[in-house]
Amino acid sequence: MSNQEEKSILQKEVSRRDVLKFAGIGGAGVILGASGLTGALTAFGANPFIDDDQTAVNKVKFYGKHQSGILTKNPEHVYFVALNCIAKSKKELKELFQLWTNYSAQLMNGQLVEPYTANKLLPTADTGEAEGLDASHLTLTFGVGPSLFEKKELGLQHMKPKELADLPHFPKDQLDPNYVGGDICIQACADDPQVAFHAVRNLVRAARGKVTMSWSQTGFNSYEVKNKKKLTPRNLFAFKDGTGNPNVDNEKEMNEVVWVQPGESKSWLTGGTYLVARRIQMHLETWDRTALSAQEATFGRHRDTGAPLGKKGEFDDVGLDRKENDQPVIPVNSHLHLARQVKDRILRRSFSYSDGINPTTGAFDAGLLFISFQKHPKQFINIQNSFGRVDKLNEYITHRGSALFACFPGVKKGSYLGAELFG
Ligand SMILES: C=CC1=C(C)c2cc3[nH]c(cc4nc(cc5[nH]c(cc1n2)c(C)c5CCC(=O)O)C(CCC(=O)O)=C4C)c(C)c3C=C
Ligand SMILES: [Fe+2]
Repeated sequence: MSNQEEKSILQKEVSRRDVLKFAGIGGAGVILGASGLTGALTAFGANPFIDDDQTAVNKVKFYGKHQSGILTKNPEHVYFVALNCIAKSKKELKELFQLWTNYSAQLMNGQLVEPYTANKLLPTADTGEAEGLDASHLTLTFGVGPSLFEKKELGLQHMKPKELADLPHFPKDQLDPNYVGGDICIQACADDPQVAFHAVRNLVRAARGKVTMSWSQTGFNSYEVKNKKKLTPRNLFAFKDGTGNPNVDNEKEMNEVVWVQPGESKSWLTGGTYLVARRIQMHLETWDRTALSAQEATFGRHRDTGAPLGKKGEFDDVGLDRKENDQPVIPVNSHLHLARQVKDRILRRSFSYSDGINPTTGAFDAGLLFISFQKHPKQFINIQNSFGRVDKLNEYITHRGSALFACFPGVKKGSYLGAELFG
């Protein structure tokens, strides 16, 4: 088989439903098995361009000005992973992101990362557990942490934006080192948890020898549907979470809050954003012993409707300075008041998690994988500092994990993830 023929077979899209098992590329398979890192795509010495398949079922576009999974609405499941980079050079890392670009395009089309071969003596190129499932609105978001730029062998020190630094210690932090930092992150969101996991598993598998896994966290959101529209999801304290978010359909607002604009940071980050991840344990047992009125005073909103205290509708104007009997209607130590008293805004895209029982306390290890996107980390830092020791919510939560990542801009067709940084 000629190189051209081999390439054309690889470019054919192979749906998970109708898996094409073709013979005759045993040679490439041997290379795959031997190298671990590179699949047939790179074994053929090329990264063939894989386009968005607009006909794929439940598909989110991979290519565009910005990465997916940031403004994409209503995420149901997340598999978030932080990785350590053990690549020895910038070239190696660049090749990894080129491979991840092709794999991501394939995965978001609902395809195998690579077609199977007929050779049963080798492990299959794709691990296979998403076979028969559609794209499930899979989104993949990649970011790099401050520690990546400290690795001298990568020669990226001069590319580090000054604001890309570990988040400061906040008064109520009780961080577990097992959930802190990371050189690279991948956020995989999908309607199906197995599709999200399959994506991360195959991306990490393809990166053997270049990355190791540091920490991961799964999460979920459930939506009440009214008139075919998904409503704001409730967190594990049963409050609607996300009401006060900026409008993702408003481009001007997103440029102000989320997307790094030209000249605002290092040029490779233009069109990108900062991702803050916090693993926040929520003390459900304490919360469940708290009167409803005290719960509502904690957030400054009604539990049933999500409306600001004293109002009827979820999206009614908050009216922070309203008073009744000379007392503020929204308590000054409420989460809502403290979040609103700073001018900074962020886009929150959080998930609930439930990870069994804490063996020491016998309590649920459950809470929020808080994820926010902002064009500068100070937006998150200023809001978190406003909560400080004052937030009434502090009595019910403990911050256990923390990480900051700079997320690349979107990928242009024919280019690759992080091209502006590694190119
Ligand atoms: C520093 C940023 C924030 C952290 C950390 C955080 C943790 C956290 N929040 C909730 C639940 C709710 N938060 C709500 C509003 C809200 N929270 C933040 C920021 C952080 N929250 C902001 C900026 C806002 C918006 C305020 C506004 O302008 O209206 C709400 C109310 C509904 C909503 O707007 O989403 C809830 C409920 C939990 C449980 C939590 C940690 C576990
Ligand atoms: Fe909040």
